[in-house]
Amino acid sequence: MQDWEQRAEAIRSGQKQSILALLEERGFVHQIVGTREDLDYLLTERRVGAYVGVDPTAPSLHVGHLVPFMALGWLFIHGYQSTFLLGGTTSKIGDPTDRQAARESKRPSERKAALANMHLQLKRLGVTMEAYAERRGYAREWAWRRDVTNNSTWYQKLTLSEFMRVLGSGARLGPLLGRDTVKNRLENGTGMSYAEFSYPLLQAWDWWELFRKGTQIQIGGADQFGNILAGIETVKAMKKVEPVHFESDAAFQRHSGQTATASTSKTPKDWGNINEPIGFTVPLLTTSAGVKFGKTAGNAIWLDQQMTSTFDLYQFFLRSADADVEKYLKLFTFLPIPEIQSIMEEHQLDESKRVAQHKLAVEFVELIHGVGAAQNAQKQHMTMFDKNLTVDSVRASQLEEEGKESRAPGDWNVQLNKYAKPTSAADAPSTHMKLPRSLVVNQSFAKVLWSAGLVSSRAEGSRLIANKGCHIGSKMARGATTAQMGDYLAFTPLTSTKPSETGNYLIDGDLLILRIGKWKMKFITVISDEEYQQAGLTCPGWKEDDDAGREDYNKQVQRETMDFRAERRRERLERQKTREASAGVVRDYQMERE
Ligand SMILES: N[C@@H](Cc1ccc(O)cc1)C(=O)O
Repeated sequence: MQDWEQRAEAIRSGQKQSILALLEERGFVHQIVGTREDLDYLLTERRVGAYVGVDPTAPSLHVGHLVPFMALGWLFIHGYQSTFLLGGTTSKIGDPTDRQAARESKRPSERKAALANMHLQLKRLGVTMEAYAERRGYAREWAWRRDVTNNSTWYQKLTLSEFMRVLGSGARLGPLLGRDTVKNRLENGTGMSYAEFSYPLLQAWDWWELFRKGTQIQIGGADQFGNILAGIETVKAMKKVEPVHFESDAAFQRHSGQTATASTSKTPKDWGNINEPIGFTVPLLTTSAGVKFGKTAGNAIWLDQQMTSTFDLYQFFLRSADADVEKYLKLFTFLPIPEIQSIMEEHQLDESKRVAQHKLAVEFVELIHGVGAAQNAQKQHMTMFDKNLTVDSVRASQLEEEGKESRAPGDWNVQLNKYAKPTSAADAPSTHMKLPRSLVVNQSFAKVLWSAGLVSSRAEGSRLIANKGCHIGSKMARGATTAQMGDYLAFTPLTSTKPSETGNYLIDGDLLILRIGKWKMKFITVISDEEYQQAGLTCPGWKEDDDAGREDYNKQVQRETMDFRAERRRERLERQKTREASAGVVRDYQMERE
């Protein structure tokens, strides 16, 4: 508490940058829901809590989630209690903000898989983020407190009458009806369910639960402005029904009666909003090319290692445009601004070296998957895009990749529901992969590209080849002696070939190396169909698996239908019993009268 006072005083007197100024400098603050003054003041005077919520509507977190999370991370490492909230209950409704129609509801097994996976990811993120911050010089102190909370914890206990008493009486209909999403839906005729309409109120209730324990700040994506605003209004109304007393910190004591201490430059009337909820949104990132950040060719970049390998995560950042990289360094790393500036200076000396992108990539992988994974991904990239790439080094990295698979049977990653998994290899871009021989030999290259997940259709594959967009690696003689010959790889544009020739491109009969554009590589080991099947692998064009999958799915649907029928039967019986019982009561009653 002492430290806090000292720090606050340093900020007040202008000797130290306020945490809000830091967040602004790094590009985290899009809109403040409230006034800047109130937010700055609250963050300076009080060790408040802050939270960010996510609904598990996808099987995994993706890089886009990291913007609000990093804002929260900065607060965390400065001693503010930070909460990652998982919307176990809110995700059943689905946030209607900016949506033209309700989300399709997910099958329960799918929803649970996503929930469990995200829960683990959030816990893990807390750990890796903390470790990363410590390595960047933020010494861990007692005040670092973080939490992952699922909002189902309270919705399982909350009664409707309690909800109506505390929230229902004060929440106003006007602002809710005035929201763009609601107006649009009502005007364009698609309408809106009562559950969707209530979504912001549930989000407000979440805040209420956390608010009472000191979480006065909510952070959200750019689209969350309306929900945060509704939250502020609703929490304020709830406070009237049920007064909240925060732990008696200095600011609170001063506020509640006592005058400000002499060292304070503020006058007591400025304490006005110190006990109110307030929030801000972070920007929605688009790349300089106008694509929503975190998507490539329609696919999200996931934080789940099984869905996006560390190599590909690294590569995603390595590909960022020169125009974006500084912005990303500020948002996605804990590197101090002066260091970022010197990285940028070095970068500008020769942009083709991608100094800044490599730094960004290695820091990000470290943040998410830890330091070992980051170094590994970097090393792999250095070798792979090296002009002196050899077949041996490819084989070595291939082996390493396999070792990893068998060593880590997903400690952190729960087994994802089959249908929550990416639907095609293209959704899970991995550089190293295996394909069954029957899908390579005597197949057109366009189809091989499709099976390898490099294109989303065969037609796209043909176009790519016609445009000379696909290169194929082959051994090249470089040295003067025969011993040196044939080891280095050279890439030549693939021209359309007959399917019967595809097999000729295999290096040593089992390795196919493809490169799309400048950065996208695939190292494909071709194995026998039996082996492929036994390993339980799948890819576009692998029929057996599709059939097996469909069967599973049909069985599941059948089971659920049966459950549903059983439920109906139970209900029918129940109704019948009630009818009989009430008939009995009526009979008794009549008998009594007679
Ligand atoms: N509505 C938020 C997620 C969220 C859920 C619950 C909360 O309490 C807060 C935020 C979103 O869609 O991004």
